[in-house]
Amino acid sequence: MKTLTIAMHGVTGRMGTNQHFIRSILAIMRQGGVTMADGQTIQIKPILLGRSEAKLRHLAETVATQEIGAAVAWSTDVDAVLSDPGVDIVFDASSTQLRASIIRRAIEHGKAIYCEKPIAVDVAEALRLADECESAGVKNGVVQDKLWLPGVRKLRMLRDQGFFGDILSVRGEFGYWVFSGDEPNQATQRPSWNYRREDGGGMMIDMFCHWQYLIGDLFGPVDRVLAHATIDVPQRIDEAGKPYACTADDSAYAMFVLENGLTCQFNSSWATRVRRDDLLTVQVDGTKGSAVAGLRDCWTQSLAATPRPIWNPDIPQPINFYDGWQALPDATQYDNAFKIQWELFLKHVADGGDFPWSLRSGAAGVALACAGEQSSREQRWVSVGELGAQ
Ligand SMILES: NC(=O)C1=CN([C@@H]2O[C@H](COP(=O)(O)OP(=O)(O)OC[C@H]3O[C@@H](n4cnc5c(N)ncnc54)[C@H](OP(=O)(O)O)[C@@H]3O)[C@@H](O)[C@H]2O)C=CC1
Ligand SMILES: O=C1CO[C@H](CO)[C@@H](O)[C@@H]1O
Repeated sequence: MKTLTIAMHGVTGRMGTNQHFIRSILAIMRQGGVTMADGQTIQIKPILLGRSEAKLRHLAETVATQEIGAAVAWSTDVDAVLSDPGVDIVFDASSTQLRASIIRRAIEHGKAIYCEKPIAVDVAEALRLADECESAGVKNGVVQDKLWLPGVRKLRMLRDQGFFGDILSVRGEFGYWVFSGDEPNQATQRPSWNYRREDGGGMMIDMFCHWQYLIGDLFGPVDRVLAHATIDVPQRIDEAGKPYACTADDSAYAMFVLENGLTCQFNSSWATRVRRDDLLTVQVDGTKGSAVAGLRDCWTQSLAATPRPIWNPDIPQPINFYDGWQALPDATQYDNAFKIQWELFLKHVADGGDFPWSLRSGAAGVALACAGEQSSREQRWVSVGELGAQ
């Protein structure tokens, strides 16, 4: 048995608490650790880190006790924990702006590093962080959770089985309505920093990082992007109830052309009302069949089941287009996507198991976001190669 001690910074945030601490780390502890290829078990010991004693104490004592029947360690002395020789892994899910400083302090102390995306808001900094990790020889990884969404796993299975024939195009629709905080009795659902560019916010820096690895994994590397981004809601209300000016894009419309010539269009918006199957849907059209994946489900339509519609607005539409799609059954029990990636990272640290989702690959995500921003600013196609991250 091997025990890995994980310093978790940013654990008091939305992602840190829910996806990483409760649904990944505590869930792994509850299941008794992670089993490695040689049959040994990796046990984990988290130390929660942050600036708010009250929030940390609540998570480490109340929440952990509810979930696993015991409290875990916590501290507000970030430097002391990061330099503690007993700590094996430093994890960061704090605000994007703090990421580089936490990563660098972890490198200095020779820790393995795992962190949320984006790793930085500009490519040069993202590449420097990847370089520094590699020169120091520390194991490193970035969260790329969408790869393990059940809907995405089903799409991957269809691709591997040759269901699509030749893939002709891909269309992603992402987003939902985020209340501005101004509407009576409707609190906003997302932290205000997301709508301030100066605080690391913005649709492209948030979501293009995901689109980069998702498209790369399923369909091939992106060659170039044409994007147009807008600030749809110019003023929102912050956590203190004060109005603030929105300086970050909350919608981004993009075409990605891949190195293999395939076109993927992705619409991403915090100012849209959902009338589709899920908050993210990815439609793949191929010569032999099409599929639409949501977060969990995936629907297919084969060539043989494809309807033959006739354009006639003078009569009610005779075809219910949803009827021609078939939901795929679950092929397995789908665990939480963040937890699956955590288990792979723990194995990578413990026994060198494969982990290609490094800071270098996180930098490629930042590069696509920056290419999108540049395309929108300059109103032109931007090749990802221009940013030097691929
Ligand atoms: N993979 C994914 O699907 C997603 C990833 N993310 C990424 O995760 C990160 C966090 O996002 P999210 O959880 O939504 O953000 P939150 O605003 O909910 O959490 C921010 C965290 O950072 C901490 N923090 C903020 N400012 C400071 C500071 N000055 N000093 C110390 N700690 C600070 C907060 O601590 P405190 O509680 O004390 O304020 C909190 O722990 C972002 O980088 C984001 O891009 C976000 C959403 C989804
Ligand atoms: O991946 C993501 C999914 O959606 C979140 C919001 O709901 C985003 O902030 C995030 O980065």
